[in-house]
Amino acid sequence: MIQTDKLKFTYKDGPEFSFPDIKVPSKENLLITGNSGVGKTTLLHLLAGIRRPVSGKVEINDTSLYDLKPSELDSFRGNNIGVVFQQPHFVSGLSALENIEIAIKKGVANKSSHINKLVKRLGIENRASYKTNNLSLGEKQRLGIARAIVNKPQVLYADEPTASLDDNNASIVMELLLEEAEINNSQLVCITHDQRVKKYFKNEIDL
Ligand SMILES: Nc1ncnc2c1ncn2[C@@H]1O[C@H](COP(=O)(O)OP(=O)(O)OP(=O)(O)O)[C@@H](O)[C@H]1O
Repeated sequence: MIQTDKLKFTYKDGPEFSFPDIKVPSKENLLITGNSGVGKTTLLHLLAGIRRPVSGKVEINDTSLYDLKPSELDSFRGNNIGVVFQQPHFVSGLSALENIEIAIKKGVANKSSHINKLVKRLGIENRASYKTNNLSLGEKQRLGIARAIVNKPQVLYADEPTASLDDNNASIVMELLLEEAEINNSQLVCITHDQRVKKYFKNEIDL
């Protein structure tokens, strides 16, 4: 369950936002749409615990993110939230595989077999040893998805995952995200202004 209450955010010397309340029951996904500059990425950062709101609440299952201490929030985020960024950044000195390995949480059993299965599902097993600078855009995006889901997060956020993709690749990425969310039992929240993405979601909020 993802729930927000009277979320407000203000950038220093920038715009102020009051976001509509959100309530998405467990096992359901959500699409957040809206024109450029309306605050979609800002809202995603609040929902993911990346930026602290001026006021209001974000609850993921029974945890109220901003009632946690900063260190507790960091660890909650690491264990329960995955984010696929619009432009993913990787540690460029490391291989694709190593970038996933450094994201995996401590104490997971059979780490390498878990990661190997994941890269296979995402079709990047032949690129696992490549340095990330040598990956294509589509491969980087799939690596970004792999890194976001390696810890089977309760919630998976995706920021404009189909931006600049042609129709074919846009459907491949959307189907991959939905499939992975289902396999991991994660709720998928996708932010977009891409009309092609609408058909994949039952719940939508237009900012
Ligand atoms: N760090 C910042 N400081 C000040 N203003 C900012 C900052 N980041 C974003 N903004 C402004 O806040 C507004 C909302 O930005 P945001 O990125 O959330 O919009 P968006 O709906 O995701 O846009 P897009 O679809 O173009 O990515 C924009 O007007 C932007 O210029």
